[in-house]
Amino acid sequence: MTISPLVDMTVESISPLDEEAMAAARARQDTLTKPPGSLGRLEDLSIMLAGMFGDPIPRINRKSVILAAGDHGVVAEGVSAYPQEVTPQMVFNFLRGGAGINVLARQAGAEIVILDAGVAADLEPHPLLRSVKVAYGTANMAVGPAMTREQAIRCLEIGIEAAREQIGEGADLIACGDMGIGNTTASSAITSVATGADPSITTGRGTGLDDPGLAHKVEVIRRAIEVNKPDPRDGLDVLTKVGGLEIGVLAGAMLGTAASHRPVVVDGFISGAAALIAWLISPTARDYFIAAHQSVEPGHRVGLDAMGLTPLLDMGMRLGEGTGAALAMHLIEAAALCLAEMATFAEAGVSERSEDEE
Ligand SMILES: O=C(O)c1ccc[n+]([C@@H]2O[C@H](COP(=O)([O-])O)[C@@H](O)[C@H]2O)c1
Ligand SMILES: Cc1cc2nc[nH]c2cc1C
Repeated sequence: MTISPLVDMTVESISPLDEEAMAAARARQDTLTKPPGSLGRLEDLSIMLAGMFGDPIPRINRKSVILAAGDHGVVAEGVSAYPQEVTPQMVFNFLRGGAGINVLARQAGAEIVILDAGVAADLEPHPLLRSVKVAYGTANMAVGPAMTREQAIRCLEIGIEAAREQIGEGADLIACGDMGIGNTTASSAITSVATGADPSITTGRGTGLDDPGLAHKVEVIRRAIEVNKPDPRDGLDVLTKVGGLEIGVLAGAMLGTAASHRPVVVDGFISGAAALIAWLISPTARDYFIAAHQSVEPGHRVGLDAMGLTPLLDMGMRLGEGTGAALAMHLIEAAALCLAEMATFAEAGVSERSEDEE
């Protein structure tokens, strides 16, 4: 399917993991000073990283969080516990360095790239803010498509460009984060369409809806899918009809990172929905996704299961912003460092497993 020259070119450059690099990394793991397999999932992760980088000893130098903000017209239906003005207010908090992601990215040594993909208000210019506003929020998906096909393509392109720029500047681990009041409604709709799961299974409380609020949200999502009839095989159509501007940018960033043979750290439910869009557009891109954590939102697991991804952490988190991804960066870096820096049995003069203990 052709989307646009940039998206098509990006999708065409996404290749499967490098099997040779993975075999070399696997072999090296078995020479390191530990019983084989004793570093568990850290070993598996290091081998995946080798496959992504196309390097038996991948090194992570710089890290970036691509944090995209956007508003959602569907908030007119009363689907969030918070008012829409929280989206620009939190963007200011990101710019001042006081949000959860600022703290966790600082701790992880990751840079944050803040993009206004579609906040409904005009934001004051700021040196740290990228104003790439595709629209002043999406339209209400409960009555018609969230955006135009052209807007959805523009979002993908902005994300691809942001990822390419970060990787061009030396980043080799990209995390995705989101901010957008109402975006769990879009994410549940995407997850239901992409996986076929009923909205009652993919919908949660978001920022904190009560029981009647949750029941109403499920009905709004049902209506959005019924009205728009997105084609589940067409990621661009799903993004256009029931997606979000920040979700489109994140899906683009995921495609752009995969095309550059670097890992994408997928944060929580909203990033997971963006990953579903990227996966529908390019099934191979999935090989470059690392699921950071298991969000409290019930639809998150449904989406990750469909893609065959197992999250690294389960911390009971549901903040978004890339916070779970920033935490997972520590583990991903640990995996790469163990593979690169542990001594081998030969180097350290440590005896290998006894022959007769088979
Ligand atoms: O990442 C998650 O798993 C997650 C789960 C629930 C809520 N959020 C955040 O909360 C906001 C959306 O919640 P809501 O209730 O307004 O749809 C948005 O800014 C998200 O980053 C994030
Ligand atoms: C305060 C607040 C911070 C957030 N960060 C991401 N989503 C959010 C939603 C709210 C309401």
